Amino acid sequence: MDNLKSLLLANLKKVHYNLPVPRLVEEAVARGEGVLASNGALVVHTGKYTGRSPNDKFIVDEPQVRDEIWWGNNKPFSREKFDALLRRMAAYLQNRDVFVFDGFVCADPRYRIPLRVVNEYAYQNLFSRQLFIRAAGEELKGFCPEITVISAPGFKAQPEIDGTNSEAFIILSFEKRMVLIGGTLYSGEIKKSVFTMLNYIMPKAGVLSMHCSANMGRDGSTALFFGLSGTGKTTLSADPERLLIGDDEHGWSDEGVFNFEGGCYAKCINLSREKEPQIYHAIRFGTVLENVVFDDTTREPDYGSDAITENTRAAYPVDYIPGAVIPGTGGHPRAVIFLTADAFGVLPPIARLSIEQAMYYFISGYTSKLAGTERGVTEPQATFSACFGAPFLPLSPLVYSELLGEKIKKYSTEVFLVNTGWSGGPYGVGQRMDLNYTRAMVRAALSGKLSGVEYEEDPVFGLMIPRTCPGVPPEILNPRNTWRDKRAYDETAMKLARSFVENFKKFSIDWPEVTAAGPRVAK
Ligand SMILES: Nc1ncnc2c1ncn2[C@@H]1O[C@H](COP(=O)(O)OP(=O)(O)O)[C@@H](O)[C@H]1O
Ligand SMILES: C=C(OP(=O)(O)O)C(=O)O
Ligand SMILES: [Mn+2]
Repeated sequence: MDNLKSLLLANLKKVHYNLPVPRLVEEAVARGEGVLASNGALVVHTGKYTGRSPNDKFIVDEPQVRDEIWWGNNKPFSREKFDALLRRMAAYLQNRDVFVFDGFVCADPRYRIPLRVVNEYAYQNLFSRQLFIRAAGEELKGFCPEITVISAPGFKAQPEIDGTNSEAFIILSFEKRMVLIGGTLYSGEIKKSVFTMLNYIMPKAGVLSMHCSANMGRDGSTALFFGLSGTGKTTLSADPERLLIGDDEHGWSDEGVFNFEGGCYAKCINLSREKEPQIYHAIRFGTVLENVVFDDTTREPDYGSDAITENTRAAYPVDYIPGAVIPGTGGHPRAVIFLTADAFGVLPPIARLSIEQAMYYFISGYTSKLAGTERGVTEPQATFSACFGAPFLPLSPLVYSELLGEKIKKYSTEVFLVNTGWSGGPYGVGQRMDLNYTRAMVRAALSGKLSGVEYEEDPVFGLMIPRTCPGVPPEILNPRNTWRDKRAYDETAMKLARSFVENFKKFSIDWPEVTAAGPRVAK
């Protein structure tokens, strides 16, 4: 553990190195970080921060990276402040125990990167162990981390001294390949900051990094599901009829797709055994349950309760899902699905996209932020989140969209847009799309059952909507039919179309067909 000193971490009390799952659970319980639920999972409460805190995230402004960073989307932090903050964190950690996870990210051995996570909390080290890729056998011989995360939630920054926005901070240095996290116990920050790091590193290796889940049919054909938090990546990729590759972050190289991670981070609000059996059964010993309410006497989790937050979470290794593909790699995707949670309820539940439309909708990234996933978001909030993952993009969306465009062309990948948001009216009036219908539509799309059917074109969005789909009542396929007040539908659709056009002006794209593939609004 000598190289912890190179991180300035010295005079530590005890370094718990790569403890196995049961030891981490014991440590977490003994330290009062959490308790066991009746299903064996470790339940923890993360306090004030129960979702990501985008205002507290920064990228170090370093000469090597300065000109590449999409500063319109990221906030700069000075090098000096970064070094000073690391020294202050190191001082804080003196005479404290730390937990170290050494493992990897990127399931394809060609792209694998050694990762180290240093945690103040045993439970966050368990989270890291379950979420990233665990080393097997001799793989740690001569281990030298290329990405390092230090998470000390008990260290609260002082903005006047540290230059942070608040007591919480997530600061990424691409030159040092380091992430500093403090003040917040929400584990999502750990995984999403590593994702941000990979979104910087991967395109340089010619790999498209993607905020998507991935699964595989029994015939080996793979599918990707892009979507911002809460739109259904984890839920829809866990399908008993298909094999899970990963639920959140993947790379697409010249060889195919691969999971960045080795675990899943599922939302568990209103989780039911009937609707989401695979996720339900993955919650067991070794799983971390964040902010789930439980009965004091029986320790039964109450997934229906949002008393702490709507963003309740379960973290478990991919192999807790039956039939998961390990290592998490697959061939070039046959189909790509863009998940959008449309809070206006005007986009169709499923539509087929041309290449130009795929580019347009990918760059636009229209969807909603759902309650609880980010601090301050308490109801669905319409947003344009480029590449369906703007909070995690250090580089211009055009870098990722150009790579996607090349790949879907080269591999003749089919692209669909799926609205997992509202139907029959906007949020507050309509209903969230029935999960069983969404599943039926996704299965139809992935099994080619939407190839032979008749389509109609949406007059505003130009989207091709199937008139029929196995397992789905045809009257819900065209969203206008589901609104009682057709005029309200037309007005809302036009309003959304205009905001698409307005948003797209931000990007200068020298592919006129892409701009033309957007909604048609009257001048
Ligand atoms: N039609 C639907 N499609 C997908 N998810 C739905 C749908 N209706 C409700 N949900 C719920 O929305 C949430 C989707 O979250 P999740 O799959 O974790 O999203 P992500 O992985 O993209 O962050 C789950 O709680 C799921 O039960
Ligand atoms: C963990 C998060 O994302 P996702 O819901 O996409 O897993 C998050 O946004 O904090
Ligand atoms: Mn997810």
